[in-house]
Amino acid sequence: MLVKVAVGIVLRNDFVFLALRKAGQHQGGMWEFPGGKCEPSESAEAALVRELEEECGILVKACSFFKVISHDYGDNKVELCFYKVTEFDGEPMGKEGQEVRWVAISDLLKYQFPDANLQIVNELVSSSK
Ligand SMILES: Nc1nc2c([nH]c(=O)n2[C@@H]2O[C@H](COP(=O)(O)OP(=O)(O)OP(=O)(O)O)[C@@H](O)[C@H]2O)c(=O)[nH]1
Ligand SMILES: [Mg+2]
Repeated sequence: MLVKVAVGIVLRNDFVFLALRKAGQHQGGMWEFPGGKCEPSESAEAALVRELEEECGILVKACSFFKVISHDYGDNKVELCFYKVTEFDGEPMGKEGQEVRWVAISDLLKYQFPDANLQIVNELVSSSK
C-alpha cells in the first residue's frame, strides 16, 4: 500500500529544523524533516499543519510546495510531499520526546537520512552554495 506523507522543511535563515527518528520507528535512527501520514481524505497541506503542530508545537503560517518523491522501501511504499515552511508561530521543539536540532543547510550531508530524502537533501545543499 502507498502511504501519503506530508513533510515540512522548516527554514530559518540558512538553517533547517531536523528531528531524529526513534529506534522503534520505520527508518529509526535516521534524521528527518518533521511530518507524518495524511489521514484519509486529508489534503497534504492540512496534514503538514497538523503534524508540525503535533510533533514540533509550531503553527505553520506560510509554506510552499517543493516536491513529491515516491520511494519503495520494500516493506513500505511512501509518497512524500515536501513543503518549505518559511513562516511559523512558536519555537519548534521535540514535542514527542524526539531529539531535534537546527542544522546549517550547508552541513546537511553530515546527517544520515532515509533514502527517500537523498535527492531533496542534495538539492537543498546545492542551492545553499
Ligand atoms: N516525517 C518524515 N517521514 C519520512 C521522511 N523520509 C521518509 O522516508 N519518511 C517516511 O515516511 C513515513 C511516514 O512518516 P512518519 O513515521 O513520520 O508518520 P507519522 O508521523 O504519521 O507516524 P505514526 O505512524 O507513528 O503516527 C515513514 O515510513 C518514514 O520512514 C522524512 O523526512 N520525514
Ligand atoms: Mg512523523
